[in-house]
Amino acid sequence: MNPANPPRFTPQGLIPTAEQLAIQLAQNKVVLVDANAGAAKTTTLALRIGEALARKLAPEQILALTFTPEAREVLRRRLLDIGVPQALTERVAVLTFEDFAAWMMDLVDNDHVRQCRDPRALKEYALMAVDRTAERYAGSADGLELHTHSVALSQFLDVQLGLKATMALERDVEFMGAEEAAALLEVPLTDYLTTLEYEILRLDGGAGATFRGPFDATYDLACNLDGGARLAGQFPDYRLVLCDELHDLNEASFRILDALIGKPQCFFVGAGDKDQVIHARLGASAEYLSSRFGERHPRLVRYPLTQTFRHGPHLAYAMAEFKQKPVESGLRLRTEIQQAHYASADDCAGRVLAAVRQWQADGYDIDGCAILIRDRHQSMAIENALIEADIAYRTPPMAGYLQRDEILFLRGLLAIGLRDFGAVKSELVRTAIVDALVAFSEMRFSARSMDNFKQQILKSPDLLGELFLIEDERRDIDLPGYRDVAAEGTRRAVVAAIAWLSTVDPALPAAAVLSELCERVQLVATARRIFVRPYDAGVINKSVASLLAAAAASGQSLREFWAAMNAREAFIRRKRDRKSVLIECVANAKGKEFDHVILPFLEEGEFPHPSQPKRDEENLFYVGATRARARLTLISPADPARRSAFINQLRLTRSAAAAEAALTRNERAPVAAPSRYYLHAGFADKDQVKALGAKFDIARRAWYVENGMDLSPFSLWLKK
Ligand SMILES: Nc1ncnc2c1ncn2[C@@H]1O[C@H](COP(=O)(O)OP(=O)(O)OP(=O)(O)O)[C@@H](O)[C@H]1O
Repeated sequence: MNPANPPRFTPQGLIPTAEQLAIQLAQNKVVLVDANAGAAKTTTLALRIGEALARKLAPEQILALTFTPEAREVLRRRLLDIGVPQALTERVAVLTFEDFAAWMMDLVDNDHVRQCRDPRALKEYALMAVDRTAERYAGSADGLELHTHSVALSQFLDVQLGLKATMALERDVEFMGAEEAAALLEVPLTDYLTTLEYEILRLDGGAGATFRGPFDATYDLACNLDGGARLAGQFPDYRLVLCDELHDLNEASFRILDALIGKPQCFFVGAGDKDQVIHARLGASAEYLSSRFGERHPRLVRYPLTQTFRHGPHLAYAMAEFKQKPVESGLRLRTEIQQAHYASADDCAGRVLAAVRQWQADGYDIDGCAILIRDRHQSMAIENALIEADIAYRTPPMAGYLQRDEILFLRGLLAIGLRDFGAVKSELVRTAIVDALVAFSEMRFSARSMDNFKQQILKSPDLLGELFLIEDERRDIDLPGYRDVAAEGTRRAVVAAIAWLSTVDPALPAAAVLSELCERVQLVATARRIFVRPYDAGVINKSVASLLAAAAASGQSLREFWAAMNAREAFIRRKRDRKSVLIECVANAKGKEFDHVILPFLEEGEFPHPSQPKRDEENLFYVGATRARARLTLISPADPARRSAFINQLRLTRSAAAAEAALTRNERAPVAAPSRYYLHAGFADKDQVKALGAKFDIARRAWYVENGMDLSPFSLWLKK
C-alpha cells in the first residue's frame, strides 16, 4: 500500500486483500479488473464506491451498471454489507444497462411506449413482421421460408436480438442485396428481412419507438449515441462509473459505456472474467476485455483479483490448471473434488443419485445441491432416477425434460391417440402442448384462432384432436407460396400418424409404438427443418433417443408409459414446496453458487459438445465447476478413452498436492485484526467520543477508534 494514499474507507465485516485495496485506491481513468470466479468482484466494486464516498464524491455522481436485475440487487446488498449506510446507498444509481438506457431514452421517447416483458406480446409483433415480410418479398426473394409457429417465432426473436446486441443492423450494407447482407451477418435471409420489418414496426418507420422488448432500450440508446451522440450530452454528470460482470458485455452495451467513459471528468472501473464468456450468441465476447477497451483507452490499467472466496484451495488450484492462470484461495475450506464413473446413461443417473444420497448422509441439506447439465436432454435419466428414489427436485419453470418442445409434441400425439389429454393436469403444459403440436406439424394459424383454441382446450381437453380439423383456415392475409411443400407433407404425415395411433392397441410395448410414431411423423427431418441451428436439431435427436431408451428400459406398455409420464410431472409439481435438489443447465447457473455441484455426462460428444467452439465449451465447464463451494462431483464414463478431456485438464493429482500445502498455510495464518473499531455512538454522543479521540467515518456515517488505542474508555459504545 502506498503510505501517501491510505484508504479512507474501511469496510465492515471483512479486511480487504492487497489486491482489493489496490482497486479500491486506483486513480486511473480506466481500470479493468481481471477477476477469477468467486473472487469478490462485486464486493470490490462496492469498496471502490465506498472509497469514493469517503472522499466526498456525491453519491449522485456515481453510476454502477450490471447486466441483470439479480446482479443489480447483489451490488446494492454488498454496499450495505460493507457498511455504506442505506440512505447513501439509495442515492447511488445502481442500475442494469436496460434500466439506465430506458431512463435515458425516456428523454426523447414518444408518449406511451409499450414495454413488452411478456414474450407472448412480442410474438404478436413478430407475426406482424412475418406478414409484412411475406407481403413485401414473397415474389422477389429466393429462399424465403416464412413460418409462424411458436418455435419459428422464438428463433426469429433470438436472431433479431443477436443482430441488435452485436449492432450488426447498423453495419453498412447499403449497396448490398438482402441475400448478401444476410450472408455477411451470418443469419438466415428470412430472419434478416423479418428483423428489418420488425424494426420498422417497432420504430414506427423512424418516428420513435412504439414498443420495446427485452434489450431494446439498450439497443435504442446505443443507436442514438452512434447517430450523432445526441443523448450523451444529457447524461448526468457522472464522475465514477462502474460495471460488474464485464464478460457479458456486447457491442451495444460497450457503446453505451464508451459514451460514459468518453466524458473527460469520468473515471471507470469494470470487473470481469474472460473465462466466463459464454453468451457468444448474444454478442458477448472476450474481445472487449482483451482488446477493445485497450484500443479505445491505451492508458488503461489492469488489476488482478486472483483470490477466490467461494471455494478452498483444492478447487481453486484445479481451476488454475484448467485455465492456466493464477487462482488462489485463502479459505480454510477443504472443497472436495469427487469422481464417479458410469457404463451407460442410466448408470450415470445412478451415480448422480448416489452423490446426492452421500451428500445427505454427510448431514447436508439437499437444497444446497445442484446438478448442472450441459443440455436438457441429459436430464431424463436423472429425473427418473430421482423420482424413483423419492428425492424431490426442482427445475426452472417449464424447463424439465418432459416440457421440451419435441417431448411435448409426442405427448400431444399420445394424448390424441389415447383420447386422454385430461391426464395432463397443468394448464401451462396443456397450452405448451398445443404450441408444440402446431410447430412440429408445421401448421399455419392466426394467433387469434390459436388463442381461442387454447381457451377451449383448457375447458374441454378432449377436443385436442380437433386441432387438426381447424388447421385449414387461412391466415389474415392470403399469402401464396407462404410455406413450402415439405411442410404440407409434415402435416399430412402427422394426421395420418394420429389415425394410425388411434388403431394401435395401448397394451403394446411403449418403446415399439413410440419409435414407429417418430418415423411416421418424420420427427428428425421436421426438427431439422424447423430448427434453424443444426445444434438445436441435434439436441432434439438426442432427446427423442433418451425418451425411447427410457420407454424400452421401463418395459411398460404404451398406456402404462403414458400414465407414468404424467404421474412424474405431477410428482414434480407436488414436491415443489419441499427441500429439493436443483437441476439446471450450466449456462443458466452463471453468477450463482451452490454448496455441492454435480456435473454428470462428462464424456466426449456431450461435454465438450463437438459442434461448438472449444473455447466456449471450456468456459462453460469452468463456469459450471466454479459454482461449487464445498464439493464438486465429476461423473464420467468408466472407459477412460470416452471421458471428457476436461477432467485431465484439471491435473487433479498435481493440484491436490499443492492444495494440501495451501490449506495448511491457510489454517496457520494469523487472523488479522481490524484496523478500526466502530462505535455505537449516536448524534448525542458525538462530542463525548470525539473528546476521547474517536474519529468520524464519513462514508459509513459512524464514529470509530483506530486499532492500537486504548479501547476501555469506549466500552459503552463498542460494537460486538
Ligand atoms: N476481503 C475479504 N475477506 C473475506 N471475505 C470477503 C472478502 N471480500 C469479499 N468477501 C466475501 O466473498 C463473498 C463473495 O463476494 P462477492 O459477492 O463480491 O463475489 P462475486 O462478485 O459474486 O463473485 P464472482 O466473482 O463470482 O462474481 C462475499 O460473501 C463477500 O463478503
